[in-house]
Amino acid sequence: MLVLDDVHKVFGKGKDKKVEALKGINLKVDKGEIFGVVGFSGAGKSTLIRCVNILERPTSGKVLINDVDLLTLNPRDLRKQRKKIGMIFQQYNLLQAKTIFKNVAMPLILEGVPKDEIKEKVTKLLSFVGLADRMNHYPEQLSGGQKQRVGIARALATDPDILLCDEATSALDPNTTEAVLELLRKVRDELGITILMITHEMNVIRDVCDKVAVIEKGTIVEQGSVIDVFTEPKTKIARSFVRTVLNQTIPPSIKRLIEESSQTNPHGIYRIIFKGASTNTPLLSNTAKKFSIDLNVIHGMVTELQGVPFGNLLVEFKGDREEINRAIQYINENDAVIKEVSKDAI
Ligand SMILES: Nc1ncnc2c1ncn2[C@@H]1O[C@H](COP(=O)(O)OP(=O)(O)OP(=O)(O)O)[C@@H](O)[C@H]1O
Repeated sequence: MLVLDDVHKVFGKGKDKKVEALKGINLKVDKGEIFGVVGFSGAGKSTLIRCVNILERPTSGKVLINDVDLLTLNPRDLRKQRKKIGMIFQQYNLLQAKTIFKNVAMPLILEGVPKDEIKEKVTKLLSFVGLADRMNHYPEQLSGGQKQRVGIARALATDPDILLCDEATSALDPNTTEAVLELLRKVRDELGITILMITHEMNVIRDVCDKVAVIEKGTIVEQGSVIDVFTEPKTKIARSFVRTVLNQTIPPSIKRLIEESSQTNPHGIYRIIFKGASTNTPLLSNTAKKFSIDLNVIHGMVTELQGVPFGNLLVEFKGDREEINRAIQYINENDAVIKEVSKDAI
């Protein structure tokens, strides 16, 4: 388990030069979980991940791995603990003049592991990442996705408990990204390794993470399960990230309708979110039958999040106010989330 407790990082000194990159980060990543941290450029993501393996020493706070605070350790014990943390990078950081085999073997060679053990281990790791037939090739002979697989194999060489991924798929095309994310799921599921990843791509969070935290200006502004944050983002920044992948961008004509509606329409436009079981019930048609109101679906989509069906619709409600209120209560009681859409929330 990885815990960051009130982690601060200040770069530079003096009033004008001081940059507070992290302002009290609290995170808990459970064993065998993939936890994603998403944020815009400059939000503090790289600093955060570098503070986990003390590539960057936090100014204050605690970095606990399986209850051991890395900041209290002497250099020798810290080196030992850091072996439990593997890291992969956006630009792979492979040694160009060494073969794939040597790249993966490097952490073991540095540890003085016997040659036959290294051979067995590296062969196993290259087979795990699907590159058994490439061990004598050089990095330049591989595609980006294959290089990242080598990076993953190398990170796994020291049997880490935790794998840190620094924008691991940002340099890859969508198909290759999907294959690398599939491999990370395999790392979690078959090896039980805890994964902390930072990214600016919300599709990566949607496709592979169990939990997500949104970082803005050095502060975690929202965190929770991917399903919860995607279905009910609470902050403006989380909403904007979610919209980048759930195609919730509201077309201008609908925006105008919402704006007009909030000024003039006494009935209202509502966002209804269905998740899990509620996507399988004909809730809207039941509601229209049960209450004397008209429902007009004006925008929306139905998709899947981590294998769970998820729908997000904008629906205009027309009719008597009391009747609309009863319909809203009915929808709420049937496992869907319903909220009036104000022009501020679009
Ligand atoms: N070594 C450093 N010295 C001074 N300031 C730094 C240093 N490293 C980072 N910063 C500052 O800390 C803040 C957070 O930077 P960081 O690189 O962690 O953000 P990021 O979210 O990873 O951004 P990006 O996605 O662009 O890499 C920025 O204002 C950055 O300029």
